[in-house]
Amino acid sequence: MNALVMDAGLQAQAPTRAAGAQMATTTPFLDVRGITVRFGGLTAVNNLSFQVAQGTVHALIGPNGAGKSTTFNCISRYYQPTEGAIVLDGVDVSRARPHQMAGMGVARTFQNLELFGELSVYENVLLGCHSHSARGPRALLRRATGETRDLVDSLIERVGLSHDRDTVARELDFGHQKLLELARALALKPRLLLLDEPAAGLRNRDIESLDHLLSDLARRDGITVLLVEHVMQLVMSISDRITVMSFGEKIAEGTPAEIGRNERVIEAYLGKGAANE
Ligand SMILES: Nc1ncnc2c1ncn2[C@@H]1O[C@H](COP(=O)(O)OP(=O)(O)OP(=O)(O)O)[C@@H](O)[C@H]1O
Repeated sequence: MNALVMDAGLQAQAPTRAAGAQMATTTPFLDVRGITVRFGGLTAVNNLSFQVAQGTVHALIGPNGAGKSTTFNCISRYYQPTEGAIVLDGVDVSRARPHQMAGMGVARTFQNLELFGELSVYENVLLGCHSHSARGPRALLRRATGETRDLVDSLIERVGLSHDRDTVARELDFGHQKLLELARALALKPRLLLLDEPAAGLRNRDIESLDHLLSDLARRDGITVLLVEHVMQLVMSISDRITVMSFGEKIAEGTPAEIGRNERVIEAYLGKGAANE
């Protein structure tokens, strides 16, 4: 393997994780079919297709500006693709509104956080429960049921924030705010979890915990996880499959081992000729 690839952290760490190999025989949980997104004269995503099997971890990677967040925004319905379709568990959701996606079991986190800074960790997660509670957000904050409170505490514990349960969100560092966003997304009891750079700002120890948590969510809870991530150590360790984008197009797809030795991927990250050095 190319030494530069090792430097970039693109080496596969878990070649035995080949759950993605089941893809061909099962109906995909998420089916992105030939989506194109244009912003004026710029084609941010060009005829992109990929499929994600239920209960697997799938990563979307690529250099800056490759079109990853735009793709995410299409799947969570914040952007409308110019062409193509998005099919979730066999249902075409290409025309669904963003708020309808939560009801269909899709939760997401954002590259730039969207938390209630003045509210505590506990309150932020509690508010994440409102889509599956008959009570409105204000009523929920005032008088959550014992069951809801237990759920919130278990989620806070699961992401490792128990010691900060009553800390106001804006006082957490960026990495821990991202974990809080993850807990809040889990409060929706999602079937599909879309994570935009979940490891950004996390220290190595926290990245290891996140690695275990995401693997557990997929393999134990059956949640389908799609993540955009630049921390290759995490991507290579937890992903069943990886889709690589560059300049809006898919340039490679495969297991971490396949991606780690793919010459187009090496070139996209490190420049032409790097694969042969
Ligand atoms: N709302 C927008 N209006 C115009 N251009 C946009 C918009 N959003 C994204 N772009 C452009 O589309 C292209 C793809 O951007 P996108 O944010 O999807 O890439 P990315 O792979 O997520 O990058 P990064 O890793 O830096 O977050 C870029 O050239 C970006 O400048």
